[in-house]
Amino acid sequence: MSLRDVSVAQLPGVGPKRLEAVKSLGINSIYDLLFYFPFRYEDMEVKSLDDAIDQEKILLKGVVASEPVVVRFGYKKNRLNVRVLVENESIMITFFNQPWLKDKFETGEDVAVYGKWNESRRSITGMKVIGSNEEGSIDSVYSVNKSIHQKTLVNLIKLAFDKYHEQIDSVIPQYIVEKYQLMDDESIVKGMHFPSNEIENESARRSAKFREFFLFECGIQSVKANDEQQNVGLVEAYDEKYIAKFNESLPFKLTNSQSKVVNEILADMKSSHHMNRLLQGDVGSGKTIVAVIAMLASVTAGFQTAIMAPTEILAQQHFEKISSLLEKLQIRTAILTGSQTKREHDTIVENIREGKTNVIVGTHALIQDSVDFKNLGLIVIDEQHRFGVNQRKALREKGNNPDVLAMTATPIPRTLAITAYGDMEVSRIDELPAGRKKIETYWIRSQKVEQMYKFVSKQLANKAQVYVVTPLISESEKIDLKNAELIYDKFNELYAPKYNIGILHGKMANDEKEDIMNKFSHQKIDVLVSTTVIEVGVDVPNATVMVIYDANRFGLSQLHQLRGRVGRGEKQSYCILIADPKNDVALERMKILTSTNDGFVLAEEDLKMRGSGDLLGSKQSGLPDFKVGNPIADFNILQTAQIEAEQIFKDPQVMNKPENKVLKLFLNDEFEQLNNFD
Ligand SMILES: Nc1ncnc2c1ncn2[C@@H]1O[C@H](COP(=O)(O)OP(=O)(O)OP(=O)(O)O)[C@@H](O)[C@H]1O
Repeated sequence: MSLRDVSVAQLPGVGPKRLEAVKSLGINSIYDLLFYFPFRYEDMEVKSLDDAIDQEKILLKGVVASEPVVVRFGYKKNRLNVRVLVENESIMITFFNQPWLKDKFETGEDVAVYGKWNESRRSITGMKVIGSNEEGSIDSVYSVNKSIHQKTLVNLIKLAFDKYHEQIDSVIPQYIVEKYQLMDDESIVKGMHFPSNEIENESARRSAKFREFFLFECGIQSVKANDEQQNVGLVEAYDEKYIAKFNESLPFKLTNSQSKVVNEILADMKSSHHMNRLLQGDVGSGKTIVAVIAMLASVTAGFQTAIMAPTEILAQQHFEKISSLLEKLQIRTAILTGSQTKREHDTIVENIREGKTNVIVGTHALIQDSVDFKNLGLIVIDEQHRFGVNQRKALREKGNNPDVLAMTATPIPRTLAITAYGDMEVSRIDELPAGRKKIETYWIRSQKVEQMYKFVSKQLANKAQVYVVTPLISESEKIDLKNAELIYDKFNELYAPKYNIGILHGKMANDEKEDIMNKFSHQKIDVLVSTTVIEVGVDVPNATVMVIYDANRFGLSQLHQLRGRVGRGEKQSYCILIADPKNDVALERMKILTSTNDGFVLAEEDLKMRGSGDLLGSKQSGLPDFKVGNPIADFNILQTAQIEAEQIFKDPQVMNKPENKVLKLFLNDEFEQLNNFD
């Protein structure tokens, strides 16, 4: 029996309550528990006193120089004091409320103490003590929540490991394990949770990363193989002349780059090859019109087409653009979102089902069960990384294997995109429309904010429209809102009633938000103060000034996205970053932003600066989430894993070889479609 089928309830001491607690961490089986790895390790390497930093944790080693003394104070409180000679200096160690640790300090014996260093007192508030006969260890730190403690979780993992370690089968085929000198799964689990030393942990981490990437790549390859096997891609025989005429009727000429990707997309749609394409293009590079052309082509081929956007504001904006372009061609468009009345919803859904509507714009509402298409030919997914694989899959299942065009403005280096989205082909728009001017970006410290007010006054007098963005400062929406409101009041005080000031934030009802956005795009609002709801995709070409408060709180790619809301027309645009960077990295970021407008250059700079970069860890990453591996920092491992997975899937017979048996079983469990390989 696979450990994935063994419940955590099989462990001693696990009743319904504890079971619920581990489930809240997403742990359902013994397998999940064993592979629930620490998210970091405490550095338990012994340091010298010279390296001690005030208020930071450190592990020091020395000789016990005094009898430990326990002093009681207050109600039930006590303090254990002991002196330890470290590098010839007598250091005071204090532990609070752990009197039993007394036994670990024998005068004259070696001891190591982990704790917080106090520089002025030359003392340590102890957190952990390692006696002379014990080995130093690396401490694992797990991500837990209110319902379960670190210690409880560690104990459960220990219990599970002791009881089941012999049943941990290695999923990575042996020849791959040998080729890359990886650990088997049992050793990975041991080395990730309870490493005896740094070397063991390093090796386990490297193997765990490979394992994670390899299984991910197997998933991608299996979807790809499935697609190829079925090969039931739609042939969308679109009307070429009609499309050419439409392109000529546009108020602008497509850039060479746009024409190139349009051709790639249309060629895919026309062939029986199933299209699964990622369209990348920097902010403002004109992805929307490319999507509209593809959608129109699908309609001329007799199909319905849908575009799914991550927010209502974006869906609304797409709808306005698309319907204004297509309705004059007698193409019926509709928008479907979660905030419509039941009556509206029902009518729209019925029209979609009966094929009366050709082009549907929507949010997640499109994937509800109630929505059925008559003949869906092409799906466009905007800001695709904001949707999970399942949501994308659900939309795809609304048709008979429709073509898929996913769009993203996230600058992911090409090699990385191909590896992380191995099942997709990548098209890239790599130039901006002609006539665009470089957005002039300035950085000021908050004490110089008056300069910004003056600048904004001048710009307003020149009929410019201005965005003012305030970040999410805290977890509490209330405080963030207050922050935005304070700034809104300030702008009113300075510029109203001569100019109209508006405010936009996440707490507002959708129709209120829409109303404000409409007013802004029709120039009835001059200054729009907003929290980051404005972030992606909003397109108001007349807005030419972007002011970003507390800019150091945003990541580079997010700042780039925000800045991309201006500079969308031919007028000179400006971005003013207000920030008081507290360290070199933050300072460097401001400098980079003021020096370049190119998203890909920014992404690369970011990588150089941070190793893994801002691209990761934030919702902006545009990359799948991994638990152990980091697709940027560990790119080599990712690439190797991809090559090996590809080899296995090249020929269906390979999967049936005995060396791949465990892997096959594992994947069959994970991806049902793999049953095709039986
Ligand atoms: N070839 C072109 N020449 C001139 N203007 C263009 C061209 N293509 C698109 N535009 C205009 O440029 C603006 C930006 O285009 P669009 O909204 O499609 O950008 P995007 O790539 O979706 O950017 P973002 O990722 O920021 O949403 C729009 O106002 C659009 O009408």
